[in-house]
Amino acid sequence: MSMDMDADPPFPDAAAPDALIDHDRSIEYWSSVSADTTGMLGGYPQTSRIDLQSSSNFLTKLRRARSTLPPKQPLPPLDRVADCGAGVGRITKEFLLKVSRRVDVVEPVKKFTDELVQSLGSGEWAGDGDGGAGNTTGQVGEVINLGLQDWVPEVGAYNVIWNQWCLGHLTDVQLVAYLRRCKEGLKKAEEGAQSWIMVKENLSTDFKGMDIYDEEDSSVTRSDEKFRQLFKEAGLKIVATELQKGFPKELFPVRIYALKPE
Ligand SMILES: C[S@@+](CC[C@H](N)C(=O)[O-])C[C@H]1O[C@@H](n2cnc3c(N)ncnc32)[C@H](O)[C@@H]1O
Repeated sequence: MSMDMDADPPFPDAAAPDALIDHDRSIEYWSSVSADTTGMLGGYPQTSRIDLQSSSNFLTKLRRARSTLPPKQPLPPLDRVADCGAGVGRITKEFLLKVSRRVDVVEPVKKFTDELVQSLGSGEWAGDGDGGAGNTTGQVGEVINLGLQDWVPEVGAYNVIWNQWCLGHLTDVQLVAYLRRCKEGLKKAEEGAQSWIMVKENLSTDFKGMDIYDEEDSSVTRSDEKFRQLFKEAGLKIVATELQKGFPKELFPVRIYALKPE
């Protein structure tokens, strides 16, 4: 996943750029990257803070809009969430652990999750409990070293399944199948739970609206139209969406989508 638009020109014969995705090649690329925020964010670590702040605000707004609590009363912590394609746990540590009692981590590259587990255990990182959910600092639950094409979420388990800057590693067919499994993995609305699938990804800027293949890490950058089509195919509806503001101009636009079963 290149962050900057100039780094990778669109693949020339891009009829189905996702057909070029090669998982072994992706893993080889990510295994060569440093296990830190700079590695995760393609050399733009300074975007992390604003990204996480916007994500936190987005989730809080979503939860508040569906809560009967008075505006000043803190939201209770969520029960269980998953950070998918989590890398070194940038999102887990700085956001999800502050809003949920338990965060399961799904990430195919073990050196990244080793770094996460080590940093949590060493006390290098201490949650500051300012996540707006009753100052909770949760625990990392399961650490699952799998690609999302192979991960089957436990049925009815999750309040939030967070997918950021990793879905470009799945082909369109894999992504639809994965999103269907995520749909089953959400806590059931009829039991009164707040639950959403979150997708936060770069958007293609190709002038013909094509998805863009990135040879470096063997991923695709999809258009907004393509995402919407795939969500529909998976039986999901968009309940809220926002464009990321405040990123450097040379980066791809980034959009977050909150999804629920149709
Ligand atoms: C750009 S990093 C993003 C990490 C994290 N989501 C964040 O925003 O800090 C992309 C991550 O996707 C992971 N990845 C690669 N192939 C994947 C796959 N098939 N399924 C899930 N994650 C994958 C990489 O190992 C890497 O950790």
